[in-house]
Amino acid sequence: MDSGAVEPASTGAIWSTPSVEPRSISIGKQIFCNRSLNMRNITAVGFDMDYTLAQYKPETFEALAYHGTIEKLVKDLNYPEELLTWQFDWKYMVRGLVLDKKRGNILKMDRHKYVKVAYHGFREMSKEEKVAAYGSTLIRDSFDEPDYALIDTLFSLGEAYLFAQLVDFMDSNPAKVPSGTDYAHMYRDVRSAVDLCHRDGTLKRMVAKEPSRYINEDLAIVPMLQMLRKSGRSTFLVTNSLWDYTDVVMNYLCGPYMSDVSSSHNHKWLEYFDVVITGSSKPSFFHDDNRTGLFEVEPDSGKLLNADLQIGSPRSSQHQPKPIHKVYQGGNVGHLHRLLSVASSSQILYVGDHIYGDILRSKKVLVGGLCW
Ligand SMILES: Nc1nc2c(ncn2[C@@H]2O[C@H](COP(=O)(O)O)[C@@H](O)[C@H]2O)c(=O)[nH]1
Ligand SMILES: [Mg+2]
Repeated sequence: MDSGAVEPASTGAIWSTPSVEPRSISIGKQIFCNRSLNMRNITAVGFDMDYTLAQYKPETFEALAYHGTIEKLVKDLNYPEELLTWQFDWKYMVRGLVLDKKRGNILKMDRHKYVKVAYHGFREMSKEEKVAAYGSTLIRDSFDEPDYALIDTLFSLGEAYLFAQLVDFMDSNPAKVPSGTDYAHMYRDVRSAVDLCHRDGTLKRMVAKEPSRYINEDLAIVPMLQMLRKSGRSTFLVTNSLWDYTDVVMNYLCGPYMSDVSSSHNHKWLEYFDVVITGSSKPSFFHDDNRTGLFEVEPDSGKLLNADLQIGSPRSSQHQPKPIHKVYQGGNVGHLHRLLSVASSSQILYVGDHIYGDILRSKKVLVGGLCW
């Protein structure tokens, strides 16, 4: 990093728990479990797309988000041009960390919310500093929004790293940041610049041009979907990404199994799913009180048609055949039930990468019945 920001002391291992013994099974084959599930009750299995079916390569994808964010900070929010020379170490941050926006700190806590490790920017805080900021074992903060941000998705690794760099940069160059800026203000700027990168096509345009550069190929996806369908279960996709991007990513992931890979618009991957819902606005999609309208997406043109009437009311739906169209935008869990002809969320297994972003209303409220 060629800037006023302090070079991180070391990477990766800081936040990780050292393993007691070397693991002989690769991480991709290990199964972690916190509840039991009888698959006999499951009639439909659904997937999130980004970071679930589509495993992005952090060294390219998160780096793209990191550099796109810096460009926006410099061009739109008056941060100094020297930020453009900063580098991203994609191995440094890990999920589970918490950002203290006001103090400019990055925290690792245990499950009792005791702060075990704390860094101010990239400098490790002493025990005394930690106790002064976060109290002793008896008094604990809740470490929730709005003062704290949980790094709970792989999408946030770049913004956490950039926040730490900016904290160091501001400490050593207070005159170089826009006047009136404090740590929390910098966090807000980073967050809104990241958000814009996701919304304005900065990331998605680049991924669409060259998916193999940003997404890991996974030859196990199609056989897994085929196996589920052969077992008599329905399969579905519910993603917050919109149709055009979903089509690019899924074409790439299912591509090696398609006969006509030369056409990026054959939509053949749709044959592995009964229902595809894009632009789903999870987690509210899964909340019973969500009344968002459902649109049908015309795959070739991307045109939206009102779909609510075509799939019928909940009462009449049991007697209606499943609709032949399968790509939708918006809607809610009630629409999903009708499209899949399932009576209850307890028959649905949904596989996602982000429990708060995918199904939880808050840290405390789980969507009724859904297996995750
Ligand atoms: N507007 C924002 N979009 C974001 C952000 N972080 C991720 N994303 C987008 O969400 C979906 C996730 O899709 P899913 O398949 O996991 O449901 C994807 O399109 C991301 O680009 C953000 O900070 N702001
Ligand atoms: Mg996801």
